[in-house]
Amino acid sequence: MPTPYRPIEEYYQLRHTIGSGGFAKVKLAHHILTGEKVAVKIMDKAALGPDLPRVQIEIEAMKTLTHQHVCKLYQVLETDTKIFMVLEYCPGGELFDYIVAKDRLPEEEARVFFRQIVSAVAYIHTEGYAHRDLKPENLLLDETHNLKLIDFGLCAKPKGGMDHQLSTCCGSPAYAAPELIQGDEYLGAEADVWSMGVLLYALMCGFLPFDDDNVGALYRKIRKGQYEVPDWLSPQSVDLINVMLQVNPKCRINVKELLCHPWLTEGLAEPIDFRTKYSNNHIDEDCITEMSIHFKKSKNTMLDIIKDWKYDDITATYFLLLNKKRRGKPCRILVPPVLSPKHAPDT
Ligand SMILES: Cn1cc(Br)cc1C(=O)Nc1[nH]nc2c1CN(C(=O)N[C@H](CN1CCCC1)c1ccccc1)C21CC1
Repeated sequence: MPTPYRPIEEYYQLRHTIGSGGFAKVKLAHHILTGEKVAVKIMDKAALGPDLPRVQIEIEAMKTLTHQHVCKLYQVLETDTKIFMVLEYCPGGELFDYIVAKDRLPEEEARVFFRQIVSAVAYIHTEGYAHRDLKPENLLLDETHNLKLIDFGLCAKPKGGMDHQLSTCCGSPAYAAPELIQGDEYLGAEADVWSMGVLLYALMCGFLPFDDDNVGALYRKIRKGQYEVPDWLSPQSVDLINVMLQVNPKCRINVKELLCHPWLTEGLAEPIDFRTKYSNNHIDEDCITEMSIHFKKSKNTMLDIIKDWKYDDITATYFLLLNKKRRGKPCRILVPPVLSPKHAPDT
């Protein structure tokens, strides 16, 4: 059944579905102007119902967050029935499936991934966001086998900053901090550290530290904070998991200390660098040139339009051209500029 024309198809060729969740599905797509692959998250407003505000929270968060280990948002389109989020395509799929396929990860491989996870979380915390749903399903592998954090629908940007208490109980139970499931007020940053502790345990063990089919029993285990320590874990990794899975959030290691924990910095000269590699105010010259030709604007006008960061087709074309250049491909738009009628060649 041919799909009704959607504004998205003006800019992207939609392909097959690569993921489907409750109120959304994700399709692989090709950006027409650059040929680049993207992932389009399609949400039906009616199906979203009361969850619609979560999408606005996710969009605002992802517009702000530009980091090498956070999945990039390129464009947002909205119709009266749908919201389309055009996001970075990660061909490696979910970290969850990768761990399952390998049973568990050797310590060295877990360390490389965990450095990227801590770097992404430290970055979003400095930007004033707590993710609140950290788990291997929300970490994707890109084409260079590096991790990208996704699903900011449950994230929080506390009004009073990151030391402002939160109260909403959310996220996935097995990864949720004791104070969060207790219903107490909690700090997003501290809850994210707990979830990363569960994540690190899952990476190196291949199973969860706290697990039970009965949610009540699971909550009791989390509040007790007792878990098995398999004999293949090194003393350093056991120490790190121990300081992250402290039931009392005030005894728990914080992100700043995490960045210089000996298990994470093993073999490195300095703490983990969590700063973003992208700078929002430096716009790439080659991209401006290519876009000014295609969109038939002066380079100065093109620069001003890009700097509006409207997350429309201009924003998407800029980021996707930049991606091409970063991957060593020509920084080129594949489609000739549209000739205005008065210049159309005589047929
Ligand atoms: C699974 N898979 C296999 C290959 Br090959 C590529 C992928 C894949 O999903 N790639 C991919 N690239 N970019 C994305 C994805 C998936 N993806 C996602 O956003 N995936 C999430 C996955 N969540 C994890 C827990 C609940 C749902 C999703 C959210 C709503 C509906 C469906 C999927 C994005 C858009 C950011």
